Amino acid sequence: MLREDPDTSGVVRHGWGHLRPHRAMLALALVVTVASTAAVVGIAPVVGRGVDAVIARDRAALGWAVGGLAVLVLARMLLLRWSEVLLARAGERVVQDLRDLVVERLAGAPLRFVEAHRTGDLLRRATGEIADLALFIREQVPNLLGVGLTVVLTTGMLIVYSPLLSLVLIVLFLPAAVAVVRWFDRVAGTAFGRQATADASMTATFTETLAAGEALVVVGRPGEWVERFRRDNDELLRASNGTIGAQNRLELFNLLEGLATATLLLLSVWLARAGHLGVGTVVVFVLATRNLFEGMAGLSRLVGQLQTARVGVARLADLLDATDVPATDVPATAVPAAAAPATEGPAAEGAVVGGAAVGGPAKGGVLPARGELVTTGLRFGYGATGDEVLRGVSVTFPAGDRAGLVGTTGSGKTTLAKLLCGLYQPDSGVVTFGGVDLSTVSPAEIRRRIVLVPQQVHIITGSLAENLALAPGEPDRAAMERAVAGLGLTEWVAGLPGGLDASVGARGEMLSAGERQIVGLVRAALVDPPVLVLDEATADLDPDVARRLETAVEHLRPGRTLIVIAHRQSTIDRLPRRVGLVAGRIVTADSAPSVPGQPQNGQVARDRA
Ligand SMILES: Nc1ncnc2c1ncn2[C@@H]1O[C@H](COP(=O)(O)OP(=O)(O)OP(=O)(O)O)[C@@H](O)[C@H]1O
Repeated sequence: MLREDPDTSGVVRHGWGHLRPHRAMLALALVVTVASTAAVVGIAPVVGRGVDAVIARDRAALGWAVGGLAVLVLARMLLLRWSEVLLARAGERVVQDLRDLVVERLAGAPLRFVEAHRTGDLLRRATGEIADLALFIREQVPNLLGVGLTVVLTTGMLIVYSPLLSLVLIVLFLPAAVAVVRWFDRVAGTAFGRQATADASMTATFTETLAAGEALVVVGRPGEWVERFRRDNDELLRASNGTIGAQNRLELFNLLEGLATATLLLLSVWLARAGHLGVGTVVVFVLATRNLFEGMAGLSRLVGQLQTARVGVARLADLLDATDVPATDVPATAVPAAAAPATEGPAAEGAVVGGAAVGGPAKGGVLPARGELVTTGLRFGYGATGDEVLRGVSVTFPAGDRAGLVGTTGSGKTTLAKLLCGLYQPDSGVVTFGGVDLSTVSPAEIRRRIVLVPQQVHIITGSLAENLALAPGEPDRAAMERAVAGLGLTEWVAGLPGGLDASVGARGEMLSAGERQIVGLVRAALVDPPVLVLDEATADLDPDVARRLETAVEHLRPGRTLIVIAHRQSTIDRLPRRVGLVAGRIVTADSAPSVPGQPQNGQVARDRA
C-alpha cells in the first residue's frame, strides 16, 4: 500500500539512483556552474584591486583591473547560460526516464494494487509530482547550485582576505543560521507532506467527480460532490497555511543579515582606520558580504521549494518501491488487453496498455495449446475489507468444456474469473492450465491461452480500428476484417460512418453499451485463445444480437474451452453444463443456483466443493 506521507529521509539516495545514468552531463554542468560562480566571486577582488590602483594612481594596474573585470563579466554571462542549458537538458532526461519508469511500473503493478488506490492519487504521483520535479530541476537546481557555490567560494575568499573579519562573520552568523534552519526543519517535513497529500486528495476527488459526471446529473445530487470537493479544498488551504508558516520561520535570515552586515561594516571601518586593513580590502569585504547574504537569502527561499521537491520525490519513490514487484497480476489499465488477448505466436508477447507492449516478469513457464483449467483450494480476499471472497474453490474445466458459471450477486463469480485468467494471484491454492501452475508463467504467456472478456470493455479515444489494434500481436486491417466477418458483423461495421475508421468519440462515448461489448468480442476473436471467459460479455446486447454473437464466438474455434458468466437465462441455457458458486464456494449441480432462481439440471460432477 502507498503511504500518504512517506518518509523523506531516503530521497537523496533514491534521487541519485535516477541521476546516475546522466552523471557525465551533470558533472559537466557542475564544472561549468563552478566556473561561472567563480567568475562572480572573482569580481569583488578585482574591483578591490582597481580601487587600490586608483588610490595608488597606478594606471597599468587599473587597466589590468578593468580588463579583468570585463573578462569576468563576459565569462559569467556565457558560463551561466551554458550551465543552465546543461542542467535543463539533464533534468528533462531524468524526468523523461522517470515518466517512462512510472508508467511501466503502474502498467506492471498487480491489479489489486491499482484497485486499492484512488486513481487521482496515482495520477498525481505519476504526473503532478514528476512535473513539479521537472520544474525544480529546470529552475531551482541551477539557482541552488549557483547560490550554494557563491556562499562557499565567497566564504573561502573572505577567509583569504581577512581571517579576522571572516571569523567574526562565522561566529556571529553561522550558529544563528543553523538554529533557524533547524527550527524550520522541525515543522517543514510534516507541513509540506500534508500539503502534497491534500493536493493529491483534491486531484482524486476531482477525477472521480469528472468520471461520475453523468451519474451525478442523473441522481440530481451534485451538491454532495461539491461538498466533498470543498472539504478537500479547505484542507488544502489549511495545509498551505502550514507551509507558509514554516517558510515564515526562514524570514529570520533577513534579521540576521542586517545584524551581521552592520557589525561587519563597523568592524572593518574601525580596522581600516587603525591601519589594519586597506581600503581595497574593505571594498572587497562590503561587496563580498553582500554576495554572501544575497546567497544566503536565496538559499533560504530555495529551502521551501527544496522541501516541496523532497516530498514529491518521496511520494514518487514510494510509488516506484510499491510497484517494484514481479508483475504476476495484470494492471487494471490492462483490462482492455485482457479483453483483447494475445494471438498465438511470438508477436503476441506482452500486455497491451494503450497500445504499448509491456514485458512480463521473468517467469519462464510455458502453457500448452490445450489443456484442463483446474483450480485447487483457491482462497482469495480483497484485503482492505478482510472478508474472504473465495473460500477454497476447487473446480475443473476440461479442455473443450462449455460451462456457465452461475451464482447470486456478490457470490464471487467475477473474482473467480479473474483468478482463472491470472489477473489476480490467489491468497492460497493454485490455478493450473494443462498442469502448469499459472503463477510460474508470465502474464503475456497466460493471455496467449486464457482470455477474459469483461462486461465493461475499455475503449480509448480514436477510431474503431485503433481500438481493435489494442489486441496484442498488432493485428492488421485484414485480420480485423476477418474477425469482424467471423462474428457476422461486416454489415454493422459497414453501417458506421467510415467503417473501421469510424470515430468512437472520447473514450468511446459515441458507442452504445452494447456496441462497446461488440468491440470486446471482436478483440477476443482477433486473438482466438483456447480458453475464453465471458463475464457478462453480452449482457448489454439485445437478446437476438447476443445469441448470434455467442454462437459465432463458439463456432470460431471448435474445441475451445468456454466459461460464461451471465445473468441472462437464455445465455446459460445454451451451455451443456453449469458450475454454481454460493458465497465463495462451489456447490453441486443440485444446489447450484440457476439464473435467476434455483438450479436446473447441470453437470458439475467433476467439481469438488
Ligand atoms: N475490487 C474489489 N475490492 C474489494 N472488494 C471487492 C472488489 N471486487 C469485488 N469485491 C467484493 O467481492 C465480492 C464478490 O464480488 P464479485 O464481483 O466476484 O461477485 P459476482 O458474483 O461476480 O457478482 P455479480 O453477479 O454482481 O457480478 C463482493 O462482495 C464484492 O463486494
